[in-house]
Amino acid sequence: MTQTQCAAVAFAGAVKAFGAVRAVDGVDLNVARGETVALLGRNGAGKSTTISLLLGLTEPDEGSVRLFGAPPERAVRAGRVGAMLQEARAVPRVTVRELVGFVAGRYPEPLPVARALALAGIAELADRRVDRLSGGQTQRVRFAVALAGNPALLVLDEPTAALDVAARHAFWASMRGLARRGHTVLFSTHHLEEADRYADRILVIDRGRIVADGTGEQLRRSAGGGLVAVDLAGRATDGLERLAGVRSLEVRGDRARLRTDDPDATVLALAALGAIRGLEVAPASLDDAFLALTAPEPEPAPLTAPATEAV
Ligand SMILES: Nc1ncnc2c1ncn2[C@@H]1O[C@H](COP(=O)(O)OP(=O)(O)OP(=O)(O)O)[C@@H](O)[C@H]1O
Repeated sequence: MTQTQCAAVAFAGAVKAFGAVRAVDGVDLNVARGETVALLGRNGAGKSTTISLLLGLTEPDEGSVRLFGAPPERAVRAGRVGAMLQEARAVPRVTVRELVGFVAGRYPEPLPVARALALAGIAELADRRVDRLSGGQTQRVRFAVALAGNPALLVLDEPTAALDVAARHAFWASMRGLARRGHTVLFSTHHLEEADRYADRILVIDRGRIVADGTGEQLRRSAGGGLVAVDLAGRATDGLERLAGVRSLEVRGDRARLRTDDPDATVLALAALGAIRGLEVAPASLDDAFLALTAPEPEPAPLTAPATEAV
């Protein structure tokens, strides 16, 4: 395969351990050029370590990582990668325009500085000092810095974490434009709805492993089940949690919400009880799918029986 045909990102059996913690534990992954990919995972799942490997900031203990068919350092040095990381320290005394201009100057085919500032929505901050900005403004400066070199691959670690609603919308509008122009984008996030709306593909990482890879729709379908809600109409709730398929029951006022593995079976069981007033059936949400995929391990059983407790 020539370098122009290679995947933008290729991990093969990549492992990175910190002592006993396998932060990245055998990741195989290919991201095609032009894809927008979201990386989801709970705190400590391994997202930032994956991004560090991807950028060549750390070396895998086992396996390999390639960007455009080359080691990450080479792709970074060639100006093919722009990154927005969580912990970038502000440089004292320089202005936003100077900082973005400095970074742009290090790339072979940068964006005009004014364009990078406009895309990041910070044209009006151009002459402000970078060490005197708010958290959200600083985050947008970091976005402008990532864009400055017009890189083929953009890597963004929780890019919208400090942004207000308007800035978030503006950010995603810029991202969409970049994706349309063929840039490859990989971003990590804790906002499932952003992953669903803006990524072509969602990767769920858990304990250093990729446990799901697909569109939001595919993830929702893989979670199966759903939510069945009915009006209680004064009926007692006893036994509802034992109906076919039901995993849990929540009662709010006169309405029962049953989370179920098998909505059809649950609806039939409710019908047999004559309890289908105000029936509503909804598929599993992306939150449900995410929680099912990344369920924490059960607490280990205590070695000795605890003292009897009133329940
Ligand atoms: N430099 C390090 N030294 C020791 N342990 C580390 C180091 N970096 C990461 N870890 C551990 O590796 C695991 C994965 O961490 P990582 O930062 O990749 O997770 P994350 O998915 O980015 O989490 P978050 O959503 O909280 O940012 C965690 O258990 C973390 O404590």
